[in-house]
Amino acid sequence: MLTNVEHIGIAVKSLAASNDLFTKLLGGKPYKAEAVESEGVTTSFFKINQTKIELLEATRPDSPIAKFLEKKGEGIHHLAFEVSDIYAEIERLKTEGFTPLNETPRRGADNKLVCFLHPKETNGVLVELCQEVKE
Ligand SMILES: CC[C@H](C(=O)O)C(=O)SCCNC(=O)CCNC(=O)[C@H](O)C(C)(C)COP(=O)(O)OP(=O)(O)OC[C@H]1O[C@@H](n2cnc3c(N)ncnc32)[C@H](O)[C@@H]1OP(=O)(O)O
Ligand SMILES: [Co+2]
Repeated sequence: MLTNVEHIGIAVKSLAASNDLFTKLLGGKPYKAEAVESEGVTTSFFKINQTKIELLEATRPDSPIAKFLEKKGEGIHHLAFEVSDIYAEIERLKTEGFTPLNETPRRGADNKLVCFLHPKETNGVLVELCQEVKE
């Protein structure tokens, strides 16, 4: 099952500018910066107690973030939920009538396996499932 909100993904034009803004807003610097080539993004993560903010800047014009910024501008891009077994969760959601965008989980940022549900299936909210990768 989905156990908690793992992070809130926010699409931004400039990671540098938004890092400064969120450092002022949250009173602390990001704990990690990480590029995810497969998604055409570079990210930075802030932690507030158990919840994280993931800022995402596009590194390629065909990145989902570039398309989102073009269409909607900066703002909340997705909600990521933590799951303990992403494979089982994909199967469970399929039985509930959802169609995961990627049936095989892929490597995300911050040491996670991830999969996404289309916003059309989830009241307009892009949903990400994240499972911690145990090294
Ligand atoms: C994995 C690394 C990192 C991590 O946490 O580990 C990340 O989070 S990476 C995040 C970036 N990667 C993704 O978002 C992958 C999943 N997203 C997709 O596959 C696409 O973005 C998709 C399928 C959601 C939309 O792609 P499409 O090419 O169809 O874009 P359109 O602009 O044509 O959108 C179609 C339709 O959906 C609406 N839309 C698009 N994105 C969002 C969104 N983030 N939230 C809500 N709605 C969204 C868009 O407005 C269109 O609606 P319409 O009514 O037809 O105008
Ligand atoms: Co994310």
